[in-house]
Amino acid sequence: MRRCLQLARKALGKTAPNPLVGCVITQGGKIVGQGFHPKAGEPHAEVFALRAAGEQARGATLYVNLEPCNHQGRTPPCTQAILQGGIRKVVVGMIDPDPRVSGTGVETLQQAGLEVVVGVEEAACRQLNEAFIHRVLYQRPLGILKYAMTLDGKIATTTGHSAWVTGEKARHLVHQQRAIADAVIVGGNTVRQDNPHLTSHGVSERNPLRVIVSPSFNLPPVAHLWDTEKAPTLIFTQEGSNLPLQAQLSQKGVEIEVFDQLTLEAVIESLYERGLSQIFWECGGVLAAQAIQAKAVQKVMAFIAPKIIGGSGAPSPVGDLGFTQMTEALPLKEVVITSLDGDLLVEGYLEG
Ligand SMILES: Nc1nc(O)c(N)c(N[C@@H]2O[C@H](COP(=O)(O)O)[C@@H](O)[C@H]2O)n1
Ligand SMILES: [Zn+2]
Repeated sequence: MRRCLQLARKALGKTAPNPLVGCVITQGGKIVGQGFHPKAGEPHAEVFALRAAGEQARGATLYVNLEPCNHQGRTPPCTQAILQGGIRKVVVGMIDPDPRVSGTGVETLQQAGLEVVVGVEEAACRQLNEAFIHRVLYQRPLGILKYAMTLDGKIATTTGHSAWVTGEKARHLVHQQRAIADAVIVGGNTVRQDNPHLTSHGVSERNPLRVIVSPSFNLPPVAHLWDTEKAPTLIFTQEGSNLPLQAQLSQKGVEIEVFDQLTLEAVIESLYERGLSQIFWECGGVLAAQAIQAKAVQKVMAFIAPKIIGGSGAPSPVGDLGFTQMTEALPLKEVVITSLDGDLLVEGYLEG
């Protein structure tokens, strides 16, 4: 199963809205076939492994980190391919939360007389596909809020200068996260202030969709994000805002989605409809607070640099949430703390 997860990870960032899946087939204690799901629309992991095993699949054991599908989607049901391949035993990491499958894959195989074992390395299987699971269960992409702050809780100086809060190792990790995220979101203020690239900076050939939320469309005419050759850019805005600049940026290949009334709920729904599973929020404090209030953030990645910048007007990572009592603070659960060449990474999940 751990080999399945290793195989599945080869497609990190490439499978949305589909899950990350790897499959291994063994015969007499030897691997005779393996494969992974490369992207939505392509065959599932089981099909690649069965193809590789060929006749050696007869009487073999198939391991897969997600229950084999049992429905006709973009591709035919894997349960049928498994039966046709002559597999005798199937070992499954976790039941598929997709209501089109959800237990029926296992049932079909059992009814056909195969031995089926479920729940091997289940926690690791769930962790790998946390974004897919969230998307399927809640019809929303999983939101990860990332910020980097000093020990005194500032994300920039009083002038807005922020390059750099953390060291290279922490920034490298952020570039890796961008490479596996389906989209990175910022607000107009971050574009005006930082002129970011929001790419994976060469750690991978893959870059996320770069999303800007800007009701006013008060954006600079020249910015790194308008170069759409490296990565696509999408701006969410409101009816009638800065039409000349909209026309100019459209010409450069920037996609613009206009709402009568721009809300984060509408943004999240649009990203879900576009098939995205994991959103990386790299915005400033105002948008971060709005995203938390809109329940668009499930996970937090806070990078903390052991340095003090001070400044009573210097910005902090999360703006006003309307809380007045410490008892109202939002606790994180399943907290993991990692040291990155002196910086700290505090990761955890918001409750609910
Ligand atoms: N077990 C399994 N292996 C894979 O490689 C998969 N991609 C899936 N995906 C499941 O099937 C749904 C997508 O079906 P289509 O790719 O549209 O045919 C997805 O929601 C999962 O439930 N499962
Ligand atoms: Zn399948």
